[in-house]
Amino acid sequence: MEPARGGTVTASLTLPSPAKLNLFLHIVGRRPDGYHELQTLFQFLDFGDDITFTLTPEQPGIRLTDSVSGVPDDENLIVRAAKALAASVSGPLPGVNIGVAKRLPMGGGLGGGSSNAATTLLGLNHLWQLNLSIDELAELGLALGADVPVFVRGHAAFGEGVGEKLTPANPPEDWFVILKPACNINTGKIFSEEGLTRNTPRIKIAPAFEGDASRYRNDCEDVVRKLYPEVNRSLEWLAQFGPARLTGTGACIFGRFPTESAARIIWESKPSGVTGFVAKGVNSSPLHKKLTELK
Ligand SMILES: C[C@](O)(CO)[C@H](O)COP(=O)(O)OP(=O)(O)OC[C@H]1O[C@@H](n2ccc(N)nc2=O)[C@H](O)[C@@H]1O
Ligand SMILES: Nc1ncnc2c1ncn2[C@@H]1O[C@H](COP(=O)(O)OP(=O)(O)OP(=O)(O)O)[C@@H](O)[C@H]1O
Repeated sequence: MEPARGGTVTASLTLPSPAKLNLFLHIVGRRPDGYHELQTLFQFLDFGDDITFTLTPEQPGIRLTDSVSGVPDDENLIVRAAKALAASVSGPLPGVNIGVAKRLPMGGGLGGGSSNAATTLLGLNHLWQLNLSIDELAELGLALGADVPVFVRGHAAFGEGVGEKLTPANPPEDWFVILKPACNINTGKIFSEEGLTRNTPRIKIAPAFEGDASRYRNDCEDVVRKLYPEVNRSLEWLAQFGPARLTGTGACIFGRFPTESAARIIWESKPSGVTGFVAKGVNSSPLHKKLTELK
C-alpha cells in the first residue's frame, strides 16, 4: 500500500472563503437544459467565512466539525467538494476535520456556499499535496455550482455561459455597504419566475464596462423587488446615496463608495432590522493571497 500523502505540510490550516458580488448581472438567454445564460461581472469582497482544515492521519475520512444551520452535512458544499477532490485521485489520503466560521448570510447572493467549496478544493489540494492544476480544480468546482470556478481562479472576472467562462477584469476596488434585508431568496425560484427578463442583448465584453457603474444592472432586480418588499425598501433607502444593486438573485444589495469612511457613515444610519456589513471590493481573492504566502 502506498504511504498516505500529506505527511510533510503543516497539518492545520485556516483559509479565507470570501464573498463575491455580481456588479452587474444580465440574463441573455436560456440553454436547452433550462439553465440561464448570463453575462456578469464578478468582484470579491475582503470579507467572508473562515475554514480550518486539520489533518487526522490516524483517523481516515472527512468530518465537518461545525454544521451549517439548515444544511445536512452530506449536502454541505464543503463536504461535497472534499469528497469530489478525494474521488478524483487514486491512493489513500489522510483524514481531515473541517471547521467553518460562517459570517456570510446563506441564500444572500454573495456566493457563500460556492466560495466554501472553492476554499475546500484549494485548501485540501494543498494539504493533501495533490498538485491538481487550477483548471482541474475549476472543472471539479463547476460540477458543484456555477459560481465555484471564479472562486477557484481567484481573480475578478467577466462571467459568461452560466458564469463559468471567465475573462479576468479589474473593476475599481471601491468600498461597499452590503445590506441583507430580512428575507431568504431561493435562486431556483427567481430563475423560474415568468416575468423575469431573459432577453437582454449580449454586450461585447470590454474593459470599458469595468468601471462604468452607470451601466450596471441586475436583470433579477424587478422580479425580486415585486416578490420581496423588504428588498424593495432597502434598495430605495440605499439608492438615496448612490447607485444600489442586487447581487446574484438576492437577497443582499450593495451600494458603492469611494472610501471606507464614506461607506461607514451610511452604514451607521441604516434602518433598524436590516443586517449586513461594510467591505472593500478586491480583484485578487483573499484566499489566493493567503495560499501564496504559504508557498
Ligand atoms: C445567480 C448567480 O449567483 C450569479 O452569480 C449564479 O448564477 C447562481 O448559480 P448557482 O449557485 O450554481 O445556482 P444554484 O443555486 O445551483 O441554482 C438553483 C437553480 O437556479 C436555476 N439556475 C441557476 C443558475 C443559472 N445560470 N440558471 C438557472 O436557471 C436552476 O434551475 C438551478 O437548479
Ligand atoms: N457550506 C455552505 N454554506 C452555505 N450554504 C450552503 C453550504 N453548503 C450548502 N449550502 C446550500 O447552498 C445554498 C446557497 O448558499 P449560498 O450561500 O451559496 O447562496 P447564495 O449566496 O445565494 O449563492 P449564489 O450567489 O451562488 O446564488 C444554501 O441555501 C444552502 O442550502
